[in-house]
Amino acid sequence: MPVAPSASTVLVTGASGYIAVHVVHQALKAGFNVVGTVRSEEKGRYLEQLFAKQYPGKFRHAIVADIEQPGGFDEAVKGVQAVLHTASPFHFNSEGKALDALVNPAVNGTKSVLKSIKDHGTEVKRVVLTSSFAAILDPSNKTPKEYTEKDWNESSPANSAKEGNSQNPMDAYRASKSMAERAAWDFVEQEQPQWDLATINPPFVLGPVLHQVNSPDSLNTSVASIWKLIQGTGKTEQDLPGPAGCVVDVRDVAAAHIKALQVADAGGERFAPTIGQWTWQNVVDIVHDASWIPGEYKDKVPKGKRGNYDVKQNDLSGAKTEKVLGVEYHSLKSTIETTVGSLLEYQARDWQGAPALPAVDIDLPPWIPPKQTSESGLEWAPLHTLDLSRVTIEGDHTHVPEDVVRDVGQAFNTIGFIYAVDHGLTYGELLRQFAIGQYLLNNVSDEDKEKFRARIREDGSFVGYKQQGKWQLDGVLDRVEQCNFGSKSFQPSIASKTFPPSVQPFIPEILAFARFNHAVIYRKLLAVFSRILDLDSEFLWNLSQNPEERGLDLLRYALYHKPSQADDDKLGGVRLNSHTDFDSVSILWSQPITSLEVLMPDNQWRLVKHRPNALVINAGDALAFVSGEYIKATIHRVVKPPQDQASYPRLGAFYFAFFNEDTPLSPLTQSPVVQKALAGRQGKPFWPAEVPTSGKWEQLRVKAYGAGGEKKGEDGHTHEELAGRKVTYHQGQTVQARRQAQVA
Ligand SMILES: O=C(O)CCC(=O)C(=O)O
Ligand SMILES: [Fe+2]
Repeated sequence: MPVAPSASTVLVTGASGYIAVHVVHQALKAGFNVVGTVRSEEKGRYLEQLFAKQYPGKFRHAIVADIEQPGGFDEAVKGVQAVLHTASPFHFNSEGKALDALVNPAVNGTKSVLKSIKDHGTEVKRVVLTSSFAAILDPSNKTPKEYTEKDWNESSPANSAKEGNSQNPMDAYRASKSMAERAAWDFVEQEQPQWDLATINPPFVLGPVLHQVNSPDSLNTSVASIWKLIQGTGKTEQDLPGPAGCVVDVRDVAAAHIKALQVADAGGERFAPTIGQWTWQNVVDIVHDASWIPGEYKDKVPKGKRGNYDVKQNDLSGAKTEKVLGVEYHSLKSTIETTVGSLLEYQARDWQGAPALPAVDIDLPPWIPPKQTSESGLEWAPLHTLDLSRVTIEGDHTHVPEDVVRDVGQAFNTIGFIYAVDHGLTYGELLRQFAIGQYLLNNVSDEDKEKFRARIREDGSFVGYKQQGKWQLDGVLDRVEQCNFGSKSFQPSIASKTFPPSVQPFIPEILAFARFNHAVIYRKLLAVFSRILDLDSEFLWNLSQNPEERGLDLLRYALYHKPSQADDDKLGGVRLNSHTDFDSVSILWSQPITSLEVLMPDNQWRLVKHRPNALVINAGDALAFVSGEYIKATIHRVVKPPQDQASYPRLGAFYFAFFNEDTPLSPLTQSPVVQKALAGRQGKPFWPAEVPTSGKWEQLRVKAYGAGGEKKGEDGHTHEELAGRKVTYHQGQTVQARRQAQVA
């Protein structure tokens, strides 16, 4: 019987630390409710935000400002069934104060927490203490020695007793770990509490970072060693073959903590999770082998002489943790790559906010946003910005302030594109989606992309993979690769057949993103559009509900590869032909490569400037039709980026939202705004023949796109007739011409 049944509540002390955040995460994953103690509100809020979306209502924080204060945990331990005690007192600058500043606080702190648990944690069944290899490794032993959990560091505590405050800080640190753990075992023996104890004794811990780090200077020491390495300020050539100790992945340390709660036999035991000894040469080999780590970092990392060195160093056996707790270790490769990946991702976020909480334990290279262009003289489209937090959903009703209706209405009646900000996703969550997109396009084999291809011509559907070269424009084949998820393709029976096995584990995260786009962003935008048409704010939303049953929404991850010079020249730098979107609303997640151009009311192409974590929103045909074209479906295209971005692949994430498939696309004449828009037609029918539904229109447009059915008209643009209406693929001016014109 598990000692702490799932769904019970566990307390994690020091919950904001590097290891502790992973402990909290895995406790939540295992089904526990978690209370985490932290030192400040700010740290508490960070954690609440980190866990809120995946584990709503399952995590809360409690403040314990000073863990050395006797009775400090009296309140926190009430009502919990287990305690994971990871907090340890931390003191800078203990030089000359080894005993007062390091050893005593560690010992007293441990005792006082255990006393709180004994006196007030009446429901607690088990306590798991985060100890350390430092409590096992005895520096007075001859090196090399293979250690196990049976060993104790005896000499550091003995030195502490002899040397007191003058003990050297490294040895004092080891003494503090050894003595604090010893104090815990002694407490259990003497006090006979109602719970039993297990300890986790990891060596050097690396792996992904989840905790709050606001600058590289505040990284914890172990992770900082990898940061320094990739900055060129860490280990040097000479250090590489030398002993580096034993290592373990932070995810495995966390797993050991959780298993130690669940496995009955873990009570009264110590566990040293580790994959054993390593050298810095192993680390640099992994860094240089990782194709996804950018050259600018690799160039700073010493190379040494590749291979394994037989170093005389102490080893630690991780076998007991595998055997008793059933922990399966991550490889050193995974540990190092995820550490580097995290660090590059934190840097991409400017060390602000939080990373996305991964839902699956599969290593994903981070997406590193390309540098923004510094080319001057680009003509940017002057787009209005909508603050989405001002549109509020309360139950069945969405509230749109009047000035939003006015300003957005104006923007969509003229330019047809806007930015939207404050949508509710963090930048970390967005970077995760781009990392998933990058994986879908870079790490899925060509065979799988072909096998799971979208049936564009046959079914008029984009769902699945679209490889390069499926469209042609003036005889030039496209260089755009896509992976598209349809809202209905998320149904498990369909998803399992529509996407490759390697994509399946990510589908829950992709689905959550799709749902957020639909149920929050699209819903708010539809409320704004409804109000612009002077309809009830839920009017258009009512045409769009249950997308997973009746919808046509597409979530697209696309990768634009660089065409050959000859192809680029032939099309004047156009990489995705000018078009209107055929959906209701397009949500483009802003990305840094400057390529999206909008045809402005003055018939000039202007570029959309990147804004990190903003949305670029435009209306598609379906919304234009139902609004009697009061709302504009604006023509746009994708062109060659400026020279300083020429070498980057362009990754994008797009959500194309539709009315339900059976929605007829006839103008909504109950709207006075639509009536007015139609007045100019002097009775000419909007649809000359049968009114297409949303589904029909999508099918016609998808089949026709890039199939070459269009004809050049007298106006110089190409046109094609679909459902009796003329669709224009506007040619406009070429990119080159516009830039030249602008320089002159
Ligand atoms: O790549 C972009 O920025 C826009 C893509 C686009 O317009 C589309 O896929 O409809
Ligand atoms: Fe588009």
